[in-house]
Amino acid sequence: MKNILEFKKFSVSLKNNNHKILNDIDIEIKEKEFLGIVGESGSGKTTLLNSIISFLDEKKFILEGSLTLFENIEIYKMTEKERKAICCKNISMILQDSINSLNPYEKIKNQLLETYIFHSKKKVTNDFAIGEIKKLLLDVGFEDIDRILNSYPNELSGGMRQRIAIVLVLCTDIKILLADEPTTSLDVVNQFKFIELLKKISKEKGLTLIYVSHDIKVLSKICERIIVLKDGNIVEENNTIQILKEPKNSYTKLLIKAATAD
Ligand SMILES: Nc1ncnc2c1ncn2[C@@H]1O[C@H](COP(=O)(O)OP(=O)(O)OP(=O)(O)O)[C@@H](O)[C@H]1O
Repeated sequence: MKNILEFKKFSVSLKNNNHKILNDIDIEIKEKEFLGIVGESGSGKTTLLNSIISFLDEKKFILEGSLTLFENIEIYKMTEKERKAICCKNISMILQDSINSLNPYEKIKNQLLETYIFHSKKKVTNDFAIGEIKKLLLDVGFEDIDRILNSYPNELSGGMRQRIAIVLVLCTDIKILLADEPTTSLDVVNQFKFIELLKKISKEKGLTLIYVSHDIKVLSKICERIIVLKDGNIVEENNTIQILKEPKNSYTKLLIKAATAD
């Protein structure tokens, strides 16, 4: 398998006070891999995802080392416009609550339609696209499709919005999906359903999934490999079975203990 992403000695610091948020990160991520990143609050997980999706503003951060996409595209060697265009087509992110990524003033129908048409390889009519979107909504378990399409994001429950986030991914031709604690706002039943759906969709679409959580137990249900981040440093990395069975680092042991305490 090819490396879809490669961090080499990648560091991120704040320009105003030199505070290092990520320190000398080396990670190779294979195509179609499901990778988990675990660490406590403030360990740098979101910054790692933001660096992949090009959200880091170079006016605010100092970036060192390299981050390479598809083995030959060095993301931060491109202009901001070039890298945003590449990332838009290839990478997507699901957040804790998709209310923050959906436009509050647009009906779900228009948001799905816009994404479907932007990513469509051939020219399609709105009617065709809506037909396809309706099938995708059925695929993720929605029943009252017309009501969903005519709703604004705040008219849906948190669990429904997370499923809409998955439909948005299905409307695209992206290769890498980033998930930043996407089940935090959900109850236990919806967490379980969401994780199962995300796994199924990611497998079927052949996506590379990078899933961030402070809970190693959640990651163990999804990911083949886990990286442990502490204060911006990788302290341990191993396949999921091994890391749970024989954690080497004391911080990893603590995370496992905390996750399995109840
Ligand atoms: N835009 C920013 N400006 C200033 N400091 C920042 C910025 N982004 C991140 N940081 C700092 O970088 C560190 C890591 O933050 P980050 O959000 O990446 O951690 P995290 O592991 O995702 O935390 P959480 O689980 O709470 O979301 C924190 O100390 C945070 O305050």
